[in-house]
Amino acid sequence: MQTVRAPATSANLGSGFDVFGVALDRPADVVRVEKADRTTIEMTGVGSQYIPEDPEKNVVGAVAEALDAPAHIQIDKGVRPSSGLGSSAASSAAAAVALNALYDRGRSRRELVSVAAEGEAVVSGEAHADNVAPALLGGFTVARDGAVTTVDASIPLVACLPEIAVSTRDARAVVPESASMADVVHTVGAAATLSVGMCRDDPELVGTGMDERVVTPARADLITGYDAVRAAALDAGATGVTVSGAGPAVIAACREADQRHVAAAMVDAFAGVDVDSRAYQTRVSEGATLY
Ligand SMILES: Nc1ncnc2c1ncn2[C@@H]1O[C@H](COP(=O)(O)OP(=O)(O)O)[C@@H](O)[C@H]1O
Ligand SMILES: N[C@@H](CCOP(=O)(O)O)C(=O)O
Repeated sequence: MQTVRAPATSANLGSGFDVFGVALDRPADVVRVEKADRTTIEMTGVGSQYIPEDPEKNVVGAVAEALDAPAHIQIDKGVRPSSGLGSSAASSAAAAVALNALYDRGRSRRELVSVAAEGEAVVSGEAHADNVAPALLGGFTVARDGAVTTVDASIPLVACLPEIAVSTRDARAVVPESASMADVVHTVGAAATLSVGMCRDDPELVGTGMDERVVTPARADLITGYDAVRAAALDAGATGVTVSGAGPAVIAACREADQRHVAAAMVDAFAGVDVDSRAYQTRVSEGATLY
């Protein structure tokens, strides 16, 4: 038997649509695997009642197939599905590490990124690596053209998850097909600023670099209360606020000293529009851990 904990992740960070991702220190999924003749899946934990146990429909089924590693797979969900916090990626990454160890496949963490991305294709139709890369490798990750660059950053973050469901598939449908040159230039500047901020562990630069004008406004419209939550977080000291992944979670960068205030302000602002939410006071952290 092998057991792996894989963390929630936040993709995009505004300016890095489909490219940037960070591992969060909480919440996380825990996956246990045992060798079997065919793959079976058992789900427990947050939102597990909504996730299919059929290996054809659960992301870990595709991961087991990609590694030719049939197993009984128990998934204890800590990351709520359809959260914008890389729920499916946490399971995919944990299963990839666990099955690689169980069957002694000898794949490196970097090699497992494309394996875990096969799981993402099951739910979003495309094999995105922007969540599975940080879930496997930890830190801040830049995933493009099949290559991944990582930075071991440690930035305080608040991830506020409202009781609203937004599926990644639906949120991709609202992404505009084109952008003006002015918006492209703005996004490049923001992405570069954010990357420098990660290299320097500077929450001010990271927050400033979250600003993005093309994808984020379209997705913010799917999140009840987004503008009020963003304004409240900035008022409480957040250095930047954006949609986490495809939403509905909203992520704020901040200094350590402001983290509690930012978390409270975001929950209160969602409550102001009659939406219950939960704030995770978290930070950029490690990737999947094999026990
Ligand atoms: N092991 C799994 N964990 C989470 N979601 C899964 C899993 N397997 C399949 N899914 C499906 O994936 C979808 C959630 O994925 P996604 O929208 O990408 O979530 P998130 O935004 O948190 O990353 C749901 O439809 C869920 O049923
Ligand atoms: N780049 C993807 C990331 C989706 O992240 P998730 O946590 O919502 O699954 C996108 O923006 O569609």
